[in-house]
Amino acid sequence: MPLMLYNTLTRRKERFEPIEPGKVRMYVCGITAYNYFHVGNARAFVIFDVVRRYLMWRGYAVRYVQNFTDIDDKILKRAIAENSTMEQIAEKYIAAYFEDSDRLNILRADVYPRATHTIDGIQRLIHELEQRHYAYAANGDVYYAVRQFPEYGKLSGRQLDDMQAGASGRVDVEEDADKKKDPADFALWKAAKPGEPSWESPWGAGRPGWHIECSAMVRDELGESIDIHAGGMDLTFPHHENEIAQSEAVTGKPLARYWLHNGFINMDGEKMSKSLGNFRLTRDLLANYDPMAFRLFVLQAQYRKPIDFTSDALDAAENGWKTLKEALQFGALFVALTAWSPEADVLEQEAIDRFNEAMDDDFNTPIALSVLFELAKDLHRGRNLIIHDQEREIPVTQLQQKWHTFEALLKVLGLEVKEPGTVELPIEANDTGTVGLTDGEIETLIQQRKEARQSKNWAESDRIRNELQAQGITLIDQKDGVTRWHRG
Ligand SMILES: Nc1ncnc2c1ncn2[C@@H]1O[C@H](COP(=O)(O)OP(=O)(O)OP(=O)(O)O)[C@@H](O)[C@H]1O
Ligand SMILES: [Zn+2]
Repeated sequence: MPLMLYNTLTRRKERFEPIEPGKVRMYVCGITAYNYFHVGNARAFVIFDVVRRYLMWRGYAVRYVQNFTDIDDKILKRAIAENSTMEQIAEKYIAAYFEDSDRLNILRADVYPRATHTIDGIQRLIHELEQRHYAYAANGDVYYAVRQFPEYGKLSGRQLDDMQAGASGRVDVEEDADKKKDPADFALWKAAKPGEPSWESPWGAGRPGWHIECSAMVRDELGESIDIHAGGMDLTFPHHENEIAQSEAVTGKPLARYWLHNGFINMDGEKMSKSLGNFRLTRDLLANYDPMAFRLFVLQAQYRKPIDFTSDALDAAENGWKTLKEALQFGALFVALTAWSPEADVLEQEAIDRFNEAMDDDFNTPIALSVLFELAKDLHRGRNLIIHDQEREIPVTQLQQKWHTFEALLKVLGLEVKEPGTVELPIEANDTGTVGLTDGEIETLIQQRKEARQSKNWAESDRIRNELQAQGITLIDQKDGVTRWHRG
């Protein structure tokens, strides 16, 4: 089945076909650097990280660009509140972005362009818009004349006549109203205000509007037409609508083939947002929850559906991750049990097909996860057979294969155990070709430990237990004095 994805532009699921075969150019609107990012923002970054990873898994070379808005009214306001400068505020929250997103195992973008580093590209674009009569200057500001662009509204499905520039709390302030020819026009360039950072330009000193930066950054980093442009649903209007108007008016080409928008994380039925104040910072959440549990929480819903932010749902995700993580760690047990056979590297095609089928259907991660939970269940069962029943007839190679498949698919969703030492036990192949200690060697060590205990040499007894533990061998001292052991 081909990859089908829902395109906001056409309002239907479409077959994914990149402009250049085998290559994907993808742009995601990033943070405005004036605060730590909240879990709603994190959903967008996690989900598009998964889209990217899945495209890579399907063999595409993905070039991934995500911007930082480092000049904005909100940043300036924050700088005043923190008695700092715009640059310092942006630097601080960009550094924090990397800390938090690294913990969430979000792959780093190929480039992180910033508005303040793209001033040339922005001015060039505004100049071209002006030449083509899509833009007009007014008292040091420059506005986009939306009525000049007949397709305005095609992404959001809004009609120009009943449009309110309402989304994202980024409505141009009243003082601009008398400079605009039409209330729906939006600012491309804003005249400098006293004490605010500004750049020289043909229209006087000033700074760029929000929407133009993304149009310029896409063009500078990825070219005139890209494959995927993504962000949260609130960005559909006005931000992405305006990006289309700016870019397509100049290039005459579609800015992006596919427009992907994620649903919100809601708090009590309302969009979590910085402006509304009903948010939970990702870094605060990660003080109590495993970052992978949060990824799981996000992936348990299809990415366009809303998610309610509740502690019950997070606790359930934490439990779910525990199950997956344990199954992942059994890999060490299967390695210890017998040498890794070459067949184990062959992935289990049936599970992969079901996983791919789910992901090909507009990234249906809940179904994809159900495949992973089934694999985890099989791995748990296999492990119990080995440990409790000392069962030797179980198909170890098959379990190894399952584990290998499981690990590979988890990675496609960015679910990985990051702390060192928790996945792989330090087990080395010995000269008999098996891995780790042989049964005979283990029995000998257990006998030595028994003797140490009998002569009350507890230090030696503990040393032997620890040595075995380091090899992945667990000892169980039974009431009858017999010591049983198992690997793992
Ligand atoms: N509650 C949410 N759920 C899912 N995605 C969100 C949510 N809030 C914001 N996003 C997305 O996060 C990304 C960063 O957005 P941005 O920095 O503008 O944050 P914001 O919280 O929406 O700001 P504000 O609340 O001030 O409007 C965007 O793609 C945006 O659509
Ligand atoms: Zn953008």
